[in-house]
Amino acid sequence: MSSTAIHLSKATFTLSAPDIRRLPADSGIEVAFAGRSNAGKSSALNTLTNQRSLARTSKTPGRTQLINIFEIAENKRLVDLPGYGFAKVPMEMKKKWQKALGEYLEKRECLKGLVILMDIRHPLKDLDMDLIQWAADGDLPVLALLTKSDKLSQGKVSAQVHFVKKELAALNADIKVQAFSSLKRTGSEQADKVICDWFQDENIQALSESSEAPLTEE
Ligand SMILES: Nc1nc2c(ncn2[C@@H]2O[C@H](COP(=O)(O)OP(=O)(O)OP(=O)(O)O)[C@@H](O)[C@H]2O)c(=O)[nH]1
Ligand SMILES: [Mg+2]
Repeated sequence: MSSTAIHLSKATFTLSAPDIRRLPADSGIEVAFAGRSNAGKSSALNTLTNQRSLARTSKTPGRTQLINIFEIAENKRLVDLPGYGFAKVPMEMKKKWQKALGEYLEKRECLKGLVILMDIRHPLKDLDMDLIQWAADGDLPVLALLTKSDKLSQGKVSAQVHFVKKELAALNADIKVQAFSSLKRTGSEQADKVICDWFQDENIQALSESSEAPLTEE
């Protein structure tokens, strides 16, 4: 492996922001975690970074209300986004997070990959499909993690993965599907590889434009 190898375990908390204006400069590469409230976004982040309490998790949906940034290397960040689709929060609050989420997705140029988390027992709800379709339309690569796979038998897990893959194949986009459990660490190696590849892929491009590029000296 080259010296630019990415290790998600290097993640450190950078900041929490209520809207995109408070985020770090829009440069480098971000990989964001999105999904319905309670889908297991923050738990997956902790599992993938091998840090038990990097991102705050909760039994109560709506825990993550801010955009949380974790730096894993210079100008490479993981992003924990507020969940969507949770009905039981006051309308005003909901509007605010959903605005932050929408703005982040629409305006953030450095967003290079989207991890969409769905409870394996209830995947592909309307809002999930809207988000996946939006990413597909914008050629943004997607990793669909079917979370809490420890809650189903192996046979049912395979059936759900098959079902989701089949549904998403119709979109003809760069979408990978993986069963995942934060509890059992199922699928974490595969997810790690996909995410690191996104950082590395872009890394090649980013390097060729940065001052570190070896060939620009006259
Ligand atoms: N059994 C099981 N429970 C899980 C798993 N991942 C998350 N959970 C539980 O699901 C609940 C929600 O997890 P979070 O990671 O906080 O979910 P979130 O998507 O970040 O939720 P919001 O921040 O509210 O949008 C918690 O009670 C977790 O312990 C898993 O792989 N297996
Ligand atoms: Mg969360």
